[in-house]
Amino acid sequence: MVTSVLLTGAAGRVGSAILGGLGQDYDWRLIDREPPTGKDNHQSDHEYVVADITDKDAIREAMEDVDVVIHLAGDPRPEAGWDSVITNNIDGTHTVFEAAIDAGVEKVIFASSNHVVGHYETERKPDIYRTSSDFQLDGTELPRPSNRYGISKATGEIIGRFFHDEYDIGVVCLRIGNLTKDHPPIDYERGQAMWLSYRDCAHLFDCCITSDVDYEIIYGISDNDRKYYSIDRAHEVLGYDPQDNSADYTD
Ligand SMILES: NC(=O)C1=CN([C@@H]2O[C@H](COP(=O)(O)OP(=O)(O)OC[C@H]3O[C@@H](n4cnc5c(N)ncnc54)[C@H](O)[C@@H]3O)[C@@H](O)[C@H]2O)C=CC1
Ligand SMILES: O=C1O[C@H](COP(=O)(O)O)[C@@H](O)[C@H](O)[C@H]1O
Repeated sequence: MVTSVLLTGAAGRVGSAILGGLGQDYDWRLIDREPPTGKDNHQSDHEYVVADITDKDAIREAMEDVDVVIHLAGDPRPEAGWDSVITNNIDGTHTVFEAAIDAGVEKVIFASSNHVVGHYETERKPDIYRTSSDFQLDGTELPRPSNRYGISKATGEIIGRFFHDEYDIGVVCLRIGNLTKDHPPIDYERGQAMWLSYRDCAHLFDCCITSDVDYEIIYGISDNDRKYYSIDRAHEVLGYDPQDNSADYTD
């Protein structure tokens, strides 16, 4: 049974959604290069390590007695430059996986992104964002990154594939859509199609923590009418049962 979870990038938005929903359910160790913000993002009840994920010694130490790692830390900006994504997203992810293997961690849940496959939209937009389109990606397609950030997240998925195949660690790559609090993005069809609510986000990560997995690529969105990412795999493998739908707010 999973009891101890290490959460990298804990001070950010996704970390806040996870801790807000699951803060009482596991023994958390939080890592971020920024100190706790003191805002209402649920960090204060848990052990908190201020460290950069590229610091191998610090990450190795933080990995002790951990069952599962949720790896969120990185540069989340679609417009991020090459130097930043090389350091924070690619090198940092490799460091986290390596330390997880050395510590005997059971599973790593990696925050991947819709931007791994952003160029599938290029020849299909704006129809792809609308309910009249039945086109869906399901995670078996090859990456078509929309930017250098997307390249770095596709690389993170490949890093996870290597460590799974080489060492048999469980890996879930969650291609997260667009997480916003309280309501979906306004006047933004793409964002509404890939909306992930805070409560569905927490539920999805909980499903990842508790499920037996080998290597999975899963789309992380709510049950939006407009969706062009299939959530069938998330339902089948993880038991994901989302409660929210951007159509309830926007259409
Ligand atoms: N928010 C969203 O809608 C989506 C987020 N994601 C991914 O989810 C993860 C979390 O995203 P958000 O919470 O939105 O971003 P955020 O910027 O709110 O949080 C990221 C956190 O990681 C920390 N961090 C960054 N680089 C670090 C490093 N080298 N060492 C230690 N800590 C570091 C930052 O200080 C920050 O607290 C990111 O990997 C992002 O790419 C993917 C798709 C959509
Ligand atoms: O991966 C990410 O994707 C979301 C959605 O992308 P956008 O280009 O439609 O805004 C983004 O908001 C988030 O910052 C990023 O990490």
